[in-house]
Amino acid sequence: QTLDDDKKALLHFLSSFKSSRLHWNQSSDVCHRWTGVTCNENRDRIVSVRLPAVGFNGSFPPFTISRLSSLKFLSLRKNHFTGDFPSDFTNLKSLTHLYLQHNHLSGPLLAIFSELKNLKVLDLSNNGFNGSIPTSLSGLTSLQVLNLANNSFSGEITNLHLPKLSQINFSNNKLVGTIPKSLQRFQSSAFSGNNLTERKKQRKTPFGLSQLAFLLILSAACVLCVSGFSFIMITCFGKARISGKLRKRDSSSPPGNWTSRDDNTEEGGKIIFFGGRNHLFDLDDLLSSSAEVLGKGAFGTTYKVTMEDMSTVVVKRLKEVFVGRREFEQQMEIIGTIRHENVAELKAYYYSKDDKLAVYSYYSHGSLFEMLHGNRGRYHRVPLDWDARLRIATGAARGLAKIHEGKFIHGNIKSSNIFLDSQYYGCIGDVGLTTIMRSLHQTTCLTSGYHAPEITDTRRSTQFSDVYSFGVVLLELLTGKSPVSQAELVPTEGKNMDLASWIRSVVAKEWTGEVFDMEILSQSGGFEEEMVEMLQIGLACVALKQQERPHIPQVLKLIEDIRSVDAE
Ligand SMILES: Nc1ncnc2c1ncn2[C@@H]1O[C@H](COP(=O)(O)OP(=O)(O)OP(=O)(O)O)[C@@H](O)[C@H]1O
Repeated sequence: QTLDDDKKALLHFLSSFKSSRLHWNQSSDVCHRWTGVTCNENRDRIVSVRLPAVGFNGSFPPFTISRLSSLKFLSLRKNHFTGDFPSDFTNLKSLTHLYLQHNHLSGPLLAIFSELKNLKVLDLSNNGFNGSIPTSLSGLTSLQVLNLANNSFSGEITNLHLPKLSQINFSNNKLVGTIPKSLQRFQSSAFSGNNLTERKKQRKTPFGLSQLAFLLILSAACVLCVSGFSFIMITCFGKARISGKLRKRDSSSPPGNWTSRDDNTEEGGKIIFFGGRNHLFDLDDLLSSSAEVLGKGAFGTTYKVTMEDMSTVVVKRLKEVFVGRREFEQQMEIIGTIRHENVAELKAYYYSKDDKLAVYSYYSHGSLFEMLHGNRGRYHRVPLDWDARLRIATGAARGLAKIHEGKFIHGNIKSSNIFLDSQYYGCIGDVGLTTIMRSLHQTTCLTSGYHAPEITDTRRSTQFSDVYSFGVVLLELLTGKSPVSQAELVPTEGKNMDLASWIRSVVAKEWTGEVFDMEILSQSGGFEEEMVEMLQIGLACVALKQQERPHIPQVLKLIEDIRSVDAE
């Protein structure tokens, strides 16, 4: 079989749908020019077809897609497919990812699945499938993710033996009986919205002890540990710490909150840690550790500090703090309550007459700004691929949603304040600083290129203006262009434009493809569809009228709907 056979099969598939928004030019290069199609390295077979939400309507034309025998990745989610699960998909022996969620497929699942031995991800959620969940799913020995949520599956769930399965979702079906033993390791939310009965079972504890015996032993061990630890603390550190700057936790302060905050009038100030953490350092440790300047921003100088035990933190020495001690503390207290994996953690702060410090966790992968714009054009640059960009956008949207959920405003969303965690999810940094650094009547930071148009007059950030700035970050991710450097933008009709205006003008002329970063386009993957979806989200966020912008939870949902990066 050749690339030409694959091409004919796809054209045959497309010709069965009159109303789709897709157009493939028969004479153009399949591997480079066909939207949503990717070839293997030798460019002699098609390995991936991603056509989400292109308006396919009707049943699957038989023996079209199924002729692509080298296909590994198939995404046809969010279309309007009807009818049964296509039985000829058994031919797709190389398939590893199958996404058919959000269609109108129905009928029972046939026992074909055992044939798809390489399948890792199967998402058939949000369709109208019924009948029982076939036992033949056990044949999918490579399966890691199985999503059958929001269908009409009924009957009992059979014992499925899927050793590699790490995510499952059977919620919102009509399943009855109990959760079989082989699936009890998954959270109960994966089975919610069914008629399943709770199975009362004697919980086994480690070492096979009864629960009561285990609890008794555990409590005894805890009592011993706590008394031993207190004894060591009292004898070794009792005096030494009082003379230091670190205030220990006051027993009257609420658990998991702040360290004690007695009204301190010392000129030297005090470092305050968030409770529940190990206070591995005090101010002297911090100041005597080796520090490296990471940069100077609008709020002061940022240092990377490596402690004696080689742990690393970021210390911001804040300049021009406009609020008094009380407000500073209150603000920090608020920031300290925000705990989320996509929000940079504020570990401690310090306030004295001369110095105001904020201590954050350090992100060794650096900021999105560095990743996108650092070393461009140089040979040792590692380009940021589309999957990473999608993950960054997803993480950052989750972080901002968490901030907005608490009715807070960030006020300075930009790529140098978005950091990458070890898995390349974006994390929001510098939370709360805008409020401390500006007076309450001027809570904004005008970083050109990112700020919403209304802020020029109001000088006040809002959740709407945060969404605007987040939209600019999405456009930055898609184009690879820096919003702060206008030199990168092609002047249109003689006018110098900011990134958002430039993209609006290019898209209006239907040159959408022209805006995308060449670094992504040169990556084989056929992600144009996903990029166009992200572009639409970015443009919605940078709407000139603030009421027309979506709220961040909606933005997050739209980004997650492009592709669930967690599952893949
Ligand atoms: N927690 C962190 N982990 C890793 N790098 C960081 C961290 N915080 C800041 N940086 C990096 O340190 C540098 C200086 O940051 P700083 O916040 O002072 O300035 P900025 O982000 O450029 O501007 P602004 O003050 O407006 O936020 C930036 O390159 C930033 O990405």
